[in-house]
Amino acid sequence: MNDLVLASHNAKKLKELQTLLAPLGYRLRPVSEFSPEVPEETAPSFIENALLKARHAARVSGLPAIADDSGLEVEALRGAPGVYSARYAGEPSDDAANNAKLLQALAGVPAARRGARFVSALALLRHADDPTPVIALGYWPGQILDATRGANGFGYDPLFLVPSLGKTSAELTPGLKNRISHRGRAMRALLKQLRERP
Ligand SMILES: O=c1nc[nH]c2c1ncn2[C@H]1C[C@H](O)[C@@H](COP(=O)(O)OP(=O)(O)OP(=O)(O)O)O1
Ligand SMILES: [Mg+2]
Repeated sequence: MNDLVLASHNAKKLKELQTLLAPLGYRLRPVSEFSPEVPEETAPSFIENALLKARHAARVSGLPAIADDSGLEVEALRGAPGVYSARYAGEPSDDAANNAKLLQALAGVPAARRGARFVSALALLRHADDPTPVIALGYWPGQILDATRGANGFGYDPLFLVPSLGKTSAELTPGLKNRISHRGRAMRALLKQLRERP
């Protein structure tokens, strides 16, 4: 299983996952090589959305496929934007608009009540009808700042403070982000399951 299709149209996400998988000898190919179609992310959970994206990619490619469905859950917003993170400010997805909307939603909320976490759900299917997909979750706790900082990464990275480092996720090198992020953690958990699978 060396060629793996990534069910994502997000180039930054592809880069992160490619870096995580390269040492294991996997080559990640974007689903756009096979089809321009983007399945609607209609499910209420990250896991189900990851599964439906991976299943679609496996179907159009005829190859094993992996998907990440991820998002930001903010305590003061009772878990929003959650599975709606990519389209928080509407469609098409726009990182700057999403960040602006988040700042507005948290206006006046003090630092002590700005806790949040990133969530990543990964789903790996050997083929479109795989009855035993491998699923893994990863979390990354932090805090939402009141202004953006940093230029690395994507999405909500410039607003996401990693308290132990005093830096936003957008101020981290790609290598450090992958070592501690929700996506890095989910990938290590997924690989552990693959190793342990009978
Ligand atoms: O490490 C991250 N750093 C910052 N923001 C992040 C991260 N991880 C997820 N996020 C945000 C971006 C987007 O607003 C949503 C993911 O939405 P999600 O549907 O999984 O990804 P997407 O639409 O960008 O690409 P695709 O579905 O084609 O894989 O959460
Ligand atoms: Mg998406």
